[in-house]
Amino acid sequence: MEFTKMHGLGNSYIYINLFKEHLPEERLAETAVWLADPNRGIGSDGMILIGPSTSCAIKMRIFNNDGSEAKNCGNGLRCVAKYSYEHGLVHEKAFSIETLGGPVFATVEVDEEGRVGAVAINMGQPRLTRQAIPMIGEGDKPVVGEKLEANGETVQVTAVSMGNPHAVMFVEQIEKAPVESLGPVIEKHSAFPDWVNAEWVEVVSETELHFRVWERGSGITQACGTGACAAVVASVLNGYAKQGVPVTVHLLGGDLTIVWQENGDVLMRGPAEYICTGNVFL
Ligand SMILES: N[C@@H](CCC[C@H](N)C(=O)O)C(=O)O
Repeated sequence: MEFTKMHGLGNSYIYINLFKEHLPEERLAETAVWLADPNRGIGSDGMILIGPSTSCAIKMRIFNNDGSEAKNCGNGLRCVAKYSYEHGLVHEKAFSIETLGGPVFATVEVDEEGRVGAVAINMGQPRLTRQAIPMIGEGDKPVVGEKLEANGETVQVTAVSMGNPHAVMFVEQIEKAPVESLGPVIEKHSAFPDWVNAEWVEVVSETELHFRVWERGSGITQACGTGACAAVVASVLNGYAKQGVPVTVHLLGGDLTIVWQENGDVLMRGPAEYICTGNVFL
């Protein structure tokens, strides 16, 4: 089976082009786990399928490195957009991508040689009700700074769905964020029936954030695009940033520019890169 390994700010996935390759549905989870294994597979944060869509120009499916399927992936979307444009799966510079979390819209920035540099994705509107996250509890107001007990500590979470669930916590110093110790506890906290991506954010200013993540199903990664979008939305909800004003988010793997637009859509812009292509024996 032919594969392409790509990354967005160091968040790497094995991409399979379903216009060329066939993967049986019942083998998707185990294939994702195997491909992600650095010793027996290729090594990655998971697997992404690029295939035909009946409602959009292209479809993305994302599997974490534990084999679980997620509904969205920001860094993956930028890579899918670059791959699709450069491999002639789409012919326009602006096109829609179907995800299990809903449609999103990509715009690729193309150089004179036809190569895609940065990609902007309109991720749509964040979903903020408990039902949409999902998160247990009453009411349909956004969950902003709600106290949660984790490992004998009290943390304050702001919950945001970007198609997939995020619990954002603010810290004074990003270097002291307890990503490794609390990440797995928050991820599987009983407040989140589908589990959750856990993110820590240090606010530098209204236009600058530091960000660290423990991803649901993959653990610590260099970057999380949907998480960075959730961090900007959470910053606005907590009064640290302004709607309509772009924010630079510093992730371990590099920077993203994100704006929660006045019309409610979240726009993310950043790079997408190839690592290698090859064949694996299924
Ligand atoms: N790395 C991704 C998110 C991948 C899915 C996530 N771990 C989940 O389970 O929801 C991104 O860039 O958004």
